Amino acid sequence: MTPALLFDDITCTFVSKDDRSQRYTAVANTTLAIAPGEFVSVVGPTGCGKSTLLNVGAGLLQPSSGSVKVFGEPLTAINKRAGYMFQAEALMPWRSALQNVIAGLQYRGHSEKEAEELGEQWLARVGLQGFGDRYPHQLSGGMRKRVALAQTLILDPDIILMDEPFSALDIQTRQLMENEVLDLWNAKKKAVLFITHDLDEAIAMSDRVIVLAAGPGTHPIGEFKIDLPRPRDVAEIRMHPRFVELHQQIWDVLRDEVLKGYQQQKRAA
Ligand SMILES: Nc1ncnc2c1ncn2[C@@H]1O[C@H](COP(=O)(O)OP(=O)(O)OP(=O)(O)O)[C@@H](O)[C@H]1O
Repeated sequence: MTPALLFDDITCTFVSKDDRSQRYTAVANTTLAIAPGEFVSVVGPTGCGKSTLLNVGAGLLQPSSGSVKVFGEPLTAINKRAGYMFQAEALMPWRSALQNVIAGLQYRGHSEKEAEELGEQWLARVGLQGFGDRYPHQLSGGMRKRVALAQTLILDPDIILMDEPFSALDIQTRQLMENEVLDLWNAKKKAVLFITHDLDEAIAMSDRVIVLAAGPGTHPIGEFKIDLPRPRDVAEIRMHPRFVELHQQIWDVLRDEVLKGYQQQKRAA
């Protein structure tokens, strides 16, 4: 089957802003394929290159070598078949929740009426019925994430790229959001590339977990199929004996890399 998203032998080298002779290879020779409808998480130590890889998949960053294919087509500009959700708040503070949700539709030229109808449906789907006229500062952190989720999914992307979208939330809100994402994903089965620091989150959500090495030159060093039953509740699935087993296996690979990453950060500080 043609992958929804294929990273083919990707290397990303950055030139230092301060000293043009200094180079840093963040990602080296990484190949990774995500099938249509597959939920793949990438875990790795802090600063190893997870966001770099995601930015390459989004078409926001051109790799130094290697190529990206989207449903078999080479990616040469912004990935129009992908929707993104990043860690940072991406809502426009001057727009209401509804106007934020429909921004992409307006940009694509949908009529105002059609966009607003669909926007209301999406607000209801993420549990925000009746909150359409609130502005971002009038919403809680979890609600703002729901608006951002609706804003991404309303465009019906075939690929969803998520970079630690819930890391700023408290644990209860985070688990609610994770379950909501799983429900929405279950209904429409899009390809998801999910970046996280949190191994529990990665296992609870995914079909497959990829472990990246500490940088420089990060690349996959482990790949684990998550054969846990679905539908899942992210809080309950953590008690499943197979979850505990998978956690142990993956942590065995991840632990040394996390320690290396931590040492590097200490040296850099
Ligand atoms: N535009 C850039 N110019 C120079 N170096 C960069 C650039 N973007 C990223 N880097 C470096 O590449 C490495 C990987 O960064 P990246 O943000 O991809 O890591 P990450 O795994 O997502 O980090 P975190 O887990 O902390 O979010 C880091 O050392 C970072 O400093």
